[in-house]
Amino acid sequence: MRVTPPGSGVPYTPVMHLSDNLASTVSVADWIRRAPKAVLHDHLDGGLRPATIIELARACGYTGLPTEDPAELAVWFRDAADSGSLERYLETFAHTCAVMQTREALVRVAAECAEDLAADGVVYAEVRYAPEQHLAAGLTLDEVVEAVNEGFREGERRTGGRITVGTLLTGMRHTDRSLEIAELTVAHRDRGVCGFDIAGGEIGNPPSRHLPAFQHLKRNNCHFTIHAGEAVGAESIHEAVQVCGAERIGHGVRITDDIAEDGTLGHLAAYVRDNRIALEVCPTSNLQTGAAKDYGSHPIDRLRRLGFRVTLNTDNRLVSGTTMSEEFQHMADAFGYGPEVFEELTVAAVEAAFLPLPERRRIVDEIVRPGYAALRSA
Ligand SMILES: O=c1[nH]cnc2c1ncn2[C@H]1C[C@H](O)[C@@H](CO)O1
Ligand SMILES: [Zn+2]
Repeated sequence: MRVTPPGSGVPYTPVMHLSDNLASTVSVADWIRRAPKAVLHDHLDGGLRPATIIELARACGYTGLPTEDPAELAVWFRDAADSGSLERYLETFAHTCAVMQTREALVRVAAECAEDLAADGVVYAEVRYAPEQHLAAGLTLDEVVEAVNEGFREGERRTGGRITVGTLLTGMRHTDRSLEIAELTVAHRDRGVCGFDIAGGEIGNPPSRHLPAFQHLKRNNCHFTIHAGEAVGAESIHEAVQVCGAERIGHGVRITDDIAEDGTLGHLAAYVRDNRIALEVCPTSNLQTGAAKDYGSHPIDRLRRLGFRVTLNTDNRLVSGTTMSEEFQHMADAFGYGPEVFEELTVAAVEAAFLPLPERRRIVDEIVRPGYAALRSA
């Protein structure tokens, strides 16, 4: 059976043999890869192809890479990031940002990002990056945004329109350019940019430091999310939601600080759940930074069962050595999730997307629901 999402002109080919009881690892991996997915939390500078990093490093004369073998480089990133600390996890981005300083490099990395996500079955993606980290070779902030947008449009074309990609512009918590990046977001909205984010080391850099940026976004009716509750507990989420006004939370897993063992929610947790504030959960990244111990004890399942609007994400495909399919697989292994739960998580992600409501509905009704229905009936 082939489902053609109206408007895209591209046939969506679902898996033909679905094992609902997850009996066979091979068929499970196969249907997971083909299942339509949406990712809201994926960093452009955390997801480069290793071979591309090496080629770009040669082209720009960057000599700091730990190895010039693509397979070894992939392992190096994952191992270096597997440190138990967010600060050390973030150190690895010096290498990727070093090779993302020219227009050509940014176009290429963005185009490949769209291709890689689409090959993994992602139909909708919001990819974030910090424009201020790509100015070293003389690009302006506007030129950075234009280059990344050009790359994503090129990547969408190469995939025949199988994926739609929007971007989030990230302000870094430890610098003082967040208002400028918020202004950049407003200036480029509706032209490839769909929102704003704050990222970087959480300890010592509360989101309230960037209040002028959030106020500017609010005044201009612009969407934003904030990384919070990853390295710092519920107080960081409280600031992000109640002081800054975040619509979604990057990670947010430490909301469990405000949930009693018997499942009773504190006032903050209840507010987040009851207002349907989406949590952009990234299990593998959380294991690396020490925000969770292992997949089996990761709070995602508990939060989902308690009714939180939970979404599943990659965070950094290269740095965390993952893909959306692998995150699905980890959840299938840890919690026995099958197509019903993955459909729920995917719909939750599209519903929380920084897209106009009719567009969200179109993706859910014409791509996600038919894709999963076809998986089930195959
Ligand atoms: O999970 C994260 N938490 C905080 N900051 C992060 C995370 N993943 C990536 N970053 C940082 C490093 C990147 O250079 C920056 C922009 O994508 O965002
Ligand atoms: Zn992140």
